[in-house]
Amino acid sequence: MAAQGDDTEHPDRAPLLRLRGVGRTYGERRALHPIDLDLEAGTCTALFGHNGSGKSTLLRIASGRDTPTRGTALFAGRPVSEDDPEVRARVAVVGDTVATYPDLTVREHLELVAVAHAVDDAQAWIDHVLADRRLSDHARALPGSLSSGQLQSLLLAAALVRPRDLLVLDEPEQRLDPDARVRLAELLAGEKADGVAVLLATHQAELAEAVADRMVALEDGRVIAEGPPAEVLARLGLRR
Ligand SMILES: Nc1ncnc2c1ncn2[C@@H]1O[C@H](COP(=O)(O)OP(=O)(O)OP(=O)(O)O)[C@@H](O)[C@H]1O
Repeated sequence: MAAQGDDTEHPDRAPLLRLRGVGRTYGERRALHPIDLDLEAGTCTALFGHNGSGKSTLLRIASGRDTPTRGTALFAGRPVSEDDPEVRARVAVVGDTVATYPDLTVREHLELVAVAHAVDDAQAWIDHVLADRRLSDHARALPGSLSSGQLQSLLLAAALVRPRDLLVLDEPEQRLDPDARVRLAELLAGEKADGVAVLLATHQAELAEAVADRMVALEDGRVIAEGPPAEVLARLGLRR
């Protein structure tokens, strides 16, 4: 993937996220071949590929939840690690599995996140996020009584209730109905407009087309196409 030029003279232009030669093996199995990726504030890159192509592996490395077995992964010039409080403070992650506390309400989940991140005026902000994700009527519900799409909206809400400079999402469209998918695209466009860098894995070409500046297609852990979404989808034979 093309590096974005020499930023040693312009450190302010350095990408927020910089991966260089990042690869991951599990024993003998190579989940991710060496890859370069730069992500700037206010831009979105979408990873696209079949099951097992390496998208989640790359996202886990980019968010500091996993360590590459080769190469370097930097966030704001420092190694990306979830052990780093600055990374935890600035990188929000929406994973591909729903993990909730069965005895905490929707609002209480968001309060936990807001308190952990010392969010000012948390209750008003939580009200805003609940309304934004169409969860206001479920604020007092326990996770066990939510639909799968509402649980996915709660995952998204938990990322929105906290500060973030980088938002990493693993198939955020899953479990959402068509209306909610449209609102997801609007949400991600709003994140970019607010200067957040967005990195997502998706199986939905329309979502990538709507919000991504770049698309990276993966197959068996290798980049097989990259560029503007329309070009990549055309190269994959998914668009004319
Ligand atoms: N912890 C692990 N141990 C061993 N192999 C793993 C592990 N995690 C991922 N893999 C392997 O790495 C490869 C890439 O997996 P990954 O989860 O990154 O794919 P993906 O593109 O996110 O797939 P999906 O669309 O199904 O979520 C797969 O072959 C998978 O079996």
